Parts: sequence; structure tokens; C-alpha cells
Amino acid sequence: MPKLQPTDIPSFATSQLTLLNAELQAELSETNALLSSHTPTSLSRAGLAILNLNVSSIRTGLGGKAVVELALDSAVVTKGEHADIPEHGIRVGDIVAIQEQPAGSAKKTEKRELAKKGAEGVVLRVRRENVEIVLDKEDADVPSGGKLWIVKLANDVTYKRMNQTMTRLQKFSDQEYTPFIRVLFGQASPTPLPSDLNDPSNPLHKLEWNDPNLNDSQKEAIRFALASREVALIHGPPGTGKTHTLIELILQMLKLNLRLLVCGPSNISVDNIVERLASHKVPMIRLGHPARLLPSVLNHSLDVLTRTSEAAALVQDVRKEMDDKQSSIRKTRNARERRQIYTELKDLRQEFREREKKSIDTLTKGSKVVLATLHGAGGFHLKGQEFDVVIVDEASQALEAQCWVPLLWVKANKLVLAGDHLQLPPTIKSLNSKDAKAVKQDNAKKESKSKDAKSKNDKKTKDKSGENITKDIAGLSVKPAAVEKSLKLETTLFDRLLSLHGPSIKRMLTTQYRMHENIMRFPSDELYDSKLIAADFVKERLLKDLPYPVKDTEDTREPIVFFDTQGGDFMEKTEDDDVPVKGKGMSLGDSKSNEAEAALVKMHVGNLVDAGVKAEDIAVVTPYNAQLAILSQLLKEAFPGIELGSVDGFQGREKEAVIVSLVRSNADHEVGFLGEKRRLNVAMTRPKRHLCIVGDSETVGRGSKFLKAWMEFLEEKADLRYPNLADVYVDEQQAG
Ligand SMILES: Nc1ncnc2c1ncn2[C@@H]1O[C@H](COP(=O)(O)OP(=O)(O)OP(=O)(O)O)[C@@H](O)[C@H]1O
Repeated sequence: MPKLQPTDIPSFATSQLTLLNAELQAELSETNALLSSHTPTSLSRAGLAILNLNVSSIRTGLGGKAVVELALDSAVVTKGEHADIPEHGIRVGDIVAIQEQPAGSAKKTEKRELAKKGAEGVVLRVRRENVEIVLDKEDADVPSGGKLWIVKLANDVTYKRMNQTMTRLQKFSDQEYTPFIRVLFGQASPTPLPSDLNDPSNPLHKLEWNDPNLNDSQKEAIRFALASREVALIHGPPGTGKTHTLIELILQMLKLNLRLLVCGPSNISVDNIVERLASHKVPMIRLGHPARLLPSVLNHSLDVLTRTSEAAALVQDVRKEMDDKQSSIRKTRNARERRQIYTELKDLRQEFREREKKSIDTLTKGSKVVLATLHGAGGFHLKGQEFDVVIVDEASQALEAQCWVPLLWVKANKLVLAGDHLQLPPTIKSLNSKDAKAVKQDNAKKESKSKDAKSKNDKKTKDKSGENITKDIAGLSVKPAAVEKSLKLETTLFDRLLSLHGPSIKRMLTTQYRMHENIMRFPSDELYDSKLIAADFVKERLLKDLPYPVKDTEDTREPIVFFDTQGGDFMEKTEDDDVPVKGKGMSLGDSKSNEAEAALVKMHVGNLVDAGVKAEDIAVVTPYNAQLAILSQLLKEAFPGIELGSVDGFQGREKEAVIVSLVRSNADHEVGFLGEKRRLNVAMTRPKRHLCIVGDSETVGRGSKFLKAWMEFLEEKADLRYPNLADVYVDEQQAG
């Protein structure tokens, strides 16, 4: 990314609002297009729907809402078999419609139609054999009888909050331009670090570490984050212990009696920190709907604490009184008495809310560490509270507007971001959507009109007062127009700060604890300035050394195997246009697959398993969803426990052995989104002991400089194999 100029805040916010709006429109129109043009069967194949369900129970859940449990219809379950729901992409927190299932061939109607006929709700729990959904409306009409299906709808809740946040930023008053905020927009430089920071006499060199095994780069990053006044970035390449380092940083900050708000883009990223802090017995509060939290962190959930803590007792008293009144209503026939009770209930409800708010205030304000998702930090609980530091893990996975939710909602003067801008940024849908482009153009037109009007006004003011009234802070010249052109929605706060202030505001962790040295080599050299070092206990680890019996074979003794499919036998195929594609980076009709490659993957998995490697220690990843579908069919049943995923979905994960199917093989040397090196970085840095690449070096090697270098590296350093199509299929038949 080119070096950014200081940014004018209102223009920045306006530009974000435009981009967010385009993104929301893309999401809405994508969902509507999918629902209206695809059959339930193909939506289900894409993981966006679950078919053949029945209501197995309805109960009252948290907040008095109805929870519907759905399981597979008994008619579709073969006798004696498990009634597991087939593979799908519906996750906790998704918004779905429950509806009578139309005939398999029927095309679907628009979202409006769906909502009209069925019920809408939020997915509360996903199990192998059933799914629970909290209904939005108490009087929702859950269809009864016949087969039901659930289908994923667009989720605009997070957009609304980001929109509110950016609108607030847009209207910032002069007093709100604190030195901290100015640094975040490049209008002021960060306060210089103490000149003796690297001097062993500096008190930060005398810290008592909770983990004596921290490596030097981790210690340096912690000292740096403690010493920085406004902002510190911790750059954690794959497997370098980024979260591990944050935990130590949090413990050190607590020793200094600082109050911390710790956030991440997803619930799992936050729970991961709660779990690790819990083992250090840190008192803390985790905000968020209990249904979305890991069971192991519920003890720290605000919701649970408001029921069990001392402060909660007062609330419970009122709750009891309300329950008593409720039941007395049912007993009373006299209308006047009933009216009287209703009035009392109304007062009690008011009292309940006030006490609950007080109890929440007491709990959160008394807590030195509060944890929430970036979105969740914007709930009413924390509004205006003071924190010394906001810490964001997985910051390169969050939209910038999301990061601003905590920053604007609470009062804080320091920010620590941990992430890796060389892995994949958050998924953006509006990049390729026609609708979104149209919205952007439309907005741009409106904006230029309003700018014209504004500049006329400014001129008038200037003429009158003789002064330049443009908000130009700290003597730095600020160019509003520059914002719109240079920033995209996928530019994260991490990226932007790095580009504004340069590498002096970050420290990189350099020892990685995941990969064999050879697996690490290429990403280290190409992306991390050759700075990565493999920790001693991982650098020579091979599959044959796994802590259970594994034979020493030509596969288990190799850290990297490359099946080069060049030669034209392993050609890719473009999927039919009516196959919607699963997962985050959902798009229509442009997915690729490669059946011969999939067969080769199966052969290799078979060889690893025959050597003794457990299927659950193996993952197969591919950038293409159509390929993922083929791989699922070939491998799921043959190797129970094996993990299959898209590269994007596997970010943050690791496995002993990872096989990457690159898919692209064509005469035009087109590589599509293999051209994104951050995606390849994620793919090649997931394994611990064994990386197997299946791909066509002729096609892939011409895709970009990075791909060319990678192919050359593999030819030189990997165990290179030229597979023969006939062998692959012979093997396939034998296995079958
Ligand atoms: N100093 C250390 N000594 C030994 N092991 C360490 C050290 N730091 C981190 N680890 C180990 O490295 C692994 C990765 O750590 P962690 O989960 O914190 O990494 P991360 O950088 O957040 O992960 P990711 O690469 O997925 O972003 C963990 O198993 C952790 O225990």
C-alpha cells in the first residue's frame, strides 16, 4: 500500500459510510439473488440452507424468547443410521428463515416472500443432529407439519452499528480531536519512545515475566506496547504466538493497574483470550450473548454474572415480585384489579430495568478487564466508560469501521493492535458486485454535489471573515479528496496506521512454533524479510515422528511434497452457472474445479493414512469452493475425521499435514484469485510437519512474480513428483 497522507476525519467517515453502504447493498442483493434464482437443493449444496427438517421441540429460552429445535425429518433418515444433518455452512449467530420446504425443483422467491410465510430468527446452537433457532418475534408463525427447511438471510445488524459509529465520527466536534485521535489519522506523530527503551537499565527491562519462556521478539513487542503512548502494532506472522504475547501484555498492564478493553472481530477470537486469561485467574467480564460464547467462558459472562453475583440479588428480588404479580393476574377475574396489577407491573418493570442497569454498571465498572467482540463493545453496557487501553486481537481480520466501535464508544487514549496484514483481510463482497458499484457511483455523485454546495458555503465564510475555515489541525495540510481514492473497505486500521506512520509503530514476532523449517522458508523469505526462525522443537518435526506409530515412508519423511501436474492431463473445469458457492467469499458461477487433482489428493491422503497418520491430523484446503465440493464427496466418507476447508475458512488453523489443491490448469495461464499472495500465504502456513501441494506449475508459475518464485522454490526444495493420470485413477479404482 502506498504511503498515506494525513487524513481529514469527516471525509474519512463519509468515505467509509459510502463503502459500507455499497457493501450492505452487495450483501442484500447477493442474498436476494441467491434465494430467487436457486432451487432449495442447490442452496443446500452451497451450505446456505438445510433441508428436510422437522420441529423437534419449542422451549422458552433467554430473555423469554421462543427457541425452536429442528432435526432431520424421520422420513429421510435411513433406519439404523445416524440422523446427522449433512454438511452445511449455517453458523451460530446467522439470521435464518424457517419455512415449509418447497419442491426440490421449485425456484425460490425473494427474501420478502420468505419472511412473510415463515419465521425469522437467529441460530443459537448448531449440533450434528439438530439446530436451535431463537425466534425474533414472539408471535412468529412457525410452520407445522410437512418438511421444513431453514435458509440463511442477509445480516445487517453489524452494518447498522458500523454506520452509527462512522456517522458519529463524521460529526466529531473540535474538542473531540484528542492527540490520540489525531495520531490515528496521521495528523500528529506518535509520542517518541523513551530514548533509553533498549537500554538494559530501563525499568521495562526488569519486568517479571509470567511466562519465563517468552522469546526475545515477544518480550520486545511487550516492552514496546507498554512504552508506546498512543498506538502500538504487534505483527504476528503465522504461528509466532501473537495471542500468547497479548496475554502476557495484558497481565503486565494489569500489574500497572491499567484498565483494559480487549476485543476481537469474532466471538471465538475473544473467547480464546478469555480462556487463556482464566488460567491466570484474572477477574474479568466477557460481554456478549451467552449463546454465542464458548461454554468454558460462561463463568465470566456478564449475563451470567448479573444473575449470580451479589449485585444481582437486588435484581432477582424484583424479578420474583414480577413473577408473583404475573401469576396473580391469571387468578384475578375482576377487571379493575387486573388493571391495578398491570400498573404495578409496569412500575416494577421500570424498577427492574434500573436495578439491572445499576448491577451491570457495578459489575463492568468494577472490572479491570472487559472483553467483547468489536461489535459487542458498542452495546449500552460500556457507553462512555473510561479505559486506559483498547487492545484488538486479529486486527487484520476486522474492517476499520468495526475497530472504531470500541474506540468511539468508550473513552480511551491508547490502542494496541495485534495482527498480520500479510494474511487475508476481512472478506469484502462489494468488490465485484455490479449493484455495489452502482451504489458507489450514485453516492459519489451525491457527494460531489454536496461538496460543491459546501465549497460555495466555505467560500462565502472565507470572504466574510477573511480566514481559511478548513479544519486543518496541527499545521498539517489535510486533503479530503485523497481519502476517497486511496482507501478501500478492505484497508484495515492496521494497514492504514502502518502506512501512515511506517514500521516504527510496529514490532514483529519472529520465532514461529508451528512449521517445519522448510515449510516456513518460502513465506519467510518472500513476505517476512527472511526474519522468521523456527523454534527448535518444531524445525525438524516430520510426520514419521508423530507421537503415535507412523511408518517411515517416502511421504512421512518429507516436509514438502509437490505434485506437479503440468502437461495438460489435469485440466480445470468451470462450474455450471447455477451452482452457488459456499462460505464467505460467496459468488456465483465462477468457481473452478479439477477432478483429476481431487483424485490425486485422495491418493496422497490414502498413502498418509496407510502409513499410520490419523485422518484427523490431515486437512485438505483449496481456494475454490467447487473443488471443495468434489473433495468432500471423495474424501469425507473414505477418511472419517479428515478436515476439508476453503483456504479462507482455514485461516487461524493448523494441522500436522496439509494438502493444498491449487485447481488452476489451463492453456491461458489464468490463475484467478491464486494471484492473491495473502491467500497463498495462509494456505502454505497451516501445516506443522507436512505440506503437500498439488498444482500445475506451467499455469500457476505464470500467474505472478510471487507464484513464479514459489514454483521455483518448490521445484528446488520440495520432493518433486510428476503424477501420471493413469496411476492416479488406477489407485482410485483399487481404493474404491
Ligand atoms: N515463547 C513461546 N515458547 C513456546 N511456545 C510458544 C511461545 N509463544 C507461543 N508459543 C506457542 O505457539 C503456538 C501459537 O501461539 P498462539 O496461539 O498465541 O499464536 P498466534 O500467533 O496467535 O496464532 P496464529 O498464527 O494462528 O495467529 C501456541 O501453541 C503457543 O503455546
